[in-house]
Amino acid sequence: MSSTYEAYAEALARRKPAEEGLGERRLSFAALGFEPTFVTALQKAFPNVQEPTAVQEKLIPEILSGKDILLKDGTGTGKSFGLVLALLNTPRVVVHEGGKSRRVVTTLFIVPHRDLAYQLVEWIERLASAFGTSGGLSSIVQVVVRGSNKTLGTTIEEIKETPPHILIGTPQGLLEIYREDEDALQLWTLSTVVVDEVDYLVETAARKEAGKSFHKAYEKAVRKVQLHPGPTREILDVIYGKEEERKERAQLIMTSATLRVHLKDYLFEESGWLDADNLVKIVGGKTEAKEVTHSILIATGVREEKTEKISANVVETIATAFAVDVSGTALLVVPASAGVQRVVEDLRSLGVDAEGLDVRRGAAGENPRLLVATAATMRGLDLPQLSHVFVVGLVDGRSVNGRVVDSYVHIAGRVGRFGGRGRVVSVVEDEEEAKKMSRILRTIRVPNKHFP
Ligand SMILES: Nc1ncnc2c1ncn2[C@@H]1O[C@H](COP(=O)(O)OP(=O)(O)OP(=O)(O)O)[C@@H](O)[C@H]1O
Repeated sequence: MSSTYEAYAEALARRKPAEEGLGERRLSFAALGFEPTFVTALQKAFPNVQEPTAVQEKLIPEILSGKDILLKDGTGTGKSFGLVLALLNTPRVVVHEGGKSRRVVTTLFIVPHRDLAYQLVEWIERLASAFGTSGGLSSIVQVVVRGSNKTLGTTIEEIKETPPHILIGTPQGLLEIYREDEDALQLWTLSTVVVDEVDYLVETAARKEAGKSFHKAYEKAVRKVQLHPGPTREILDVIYGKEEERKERAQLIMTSATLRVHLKDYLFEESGWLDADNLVKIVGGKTEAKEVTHSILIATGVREEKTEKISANVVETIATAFAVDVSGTALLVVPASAGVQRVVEDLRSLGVDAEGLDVRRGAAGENPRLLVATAATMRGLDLPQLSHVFVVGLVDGRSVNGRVVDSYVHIAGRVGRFGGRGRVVSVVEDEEEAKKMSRILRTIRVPNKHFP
C-alpha cells in the first residue's frame, strides 16, 4: 500500500496549487482539488460518500491552501472525515540533509481519546486499501495513545524508522513521547497540526461580567489553568513557541461542534498559536437534527442515599427503558466517577447485553446491545449503528452552565447524524435534576418528549 500511496503523496508536492484549477466551485470532490484516482478510491471505500457535505466544501480547499482554520459546525456534519480526506491530499514533507532526502511526519493530528484515534485510522485504512495497494499502513498513518500494547521505546522507534504521513495521537500519549525523546515527533518540520475537539482539549476559564464573588471564582479558574495547562497546550506551546527552530510555520487547524467565547478569545488573543494574517474561520449553518427526540426520565424505585456513583434506581430505569425501546444498539453515557466497568456489570446482572465502548470490537450480534462510555471517551465518535443514547443526569457537572450544555450537545450528537433518526433519553434521580435537564433542553431549543 505504501509504495503507490507514497508516489501519490509525493506527486502532490509537484502539482500546481488546487485553487488554480478550481474555477467555479461545484459540489464534487474533484472540484475541491482531489485527483481522480483519489476520488475513485474514496467512492470505492465509502460508497455512501458521493459529494462533499456543506462544511467539507468550505473546509477542504482551505486545508489544501495551507491556511490556519478555526472550524465550528454541528455534530455529525463530516468535519473529522473531511479533515482526513484533505490531509491525505497534502504533499509529504521531505527533508534534504547532507545530500540525502528523507520523509518526515507531515501532519500531527491531536484527538481527545484512543477510540477516536482508532476510528480515524480505520477510515484511512479503508481508503488506502481502496487505493489498490498492499503492504503496511505505517508510512501513511500511525497512532500514539497511552496504554496501548506497545512500549514507549517501540513506538518511538517505529515513528523514527517510518515517519507516517499522519501521526494521530492523544495529547497525553504525544507528550509522553516528546518527554522521552524530543526528536521523535519531528515537531520542527511538521506541515500541519490538527486539534480535533479543541474545546475539550484546551481548557479556558469562563470570563463573565458579574460581581466580586464571580471574579474570585474566575481568578481561581485562571490560576488552575496556569498551574495545569494540560498536555495539548504544552504541545502547541512547544510547536508554536519555538518558531526560530523551524524553516516554515506549521498550518494549524482546530475544530469542534461547540466553541465557547472565552476559548475563542484565548485562541485569538492570548495563545500565540494562530497566524492572524492567514486565518479563516468557518462556521457551519444551523444544523438541526429534526429526527432526534429528547426525553427526561425520572428514576423510579426506593430512593437511596445519593453518592458519586449511579444509584440502583437509575440503573434499573435504564435497563427497563432499554428493554422497552431498543432493538439494535444504544449508547449509555455515565459520569466518569461511576466507573464504566462497574455499570456494565450492574446492567449485566439485570440481563442487559452491556459492554464498555471499544470501536475496535466487532459488529453486534443478534441481541440488542448497550455500549457504555463516559462523555470523554465518546467525544467525536461516529457510531452509525446507534438508535438511542441514554445519559445519566447532567454527566459533566451538578449545575447547568455552558460546559454542561455543550457536553449534552456532543452526547446527543451521537445520533441523528446525516439526517438520521435517534432518541436521547436522560435518566435523572429526582425532580430537582429533571428541572436542570429541562433547562438544558430549553437552552438548545428542543422539546422534552414523552418516553417512549
Ligand atoms: N460527504 C459525505 N457524504 C456522506 N457521508 C459522509 C460524508 N462525509 C462524511 N460522511 C459520513 O459521516 C460520518 C463521519 O462524520 P464525522 O465524524 O466526520 O462528523 P463530525 O462532524 O466530525 O462529527 P462530531 O462533531 O460528532 O465529531 C462517517 O460515517 C462518514 O462516512
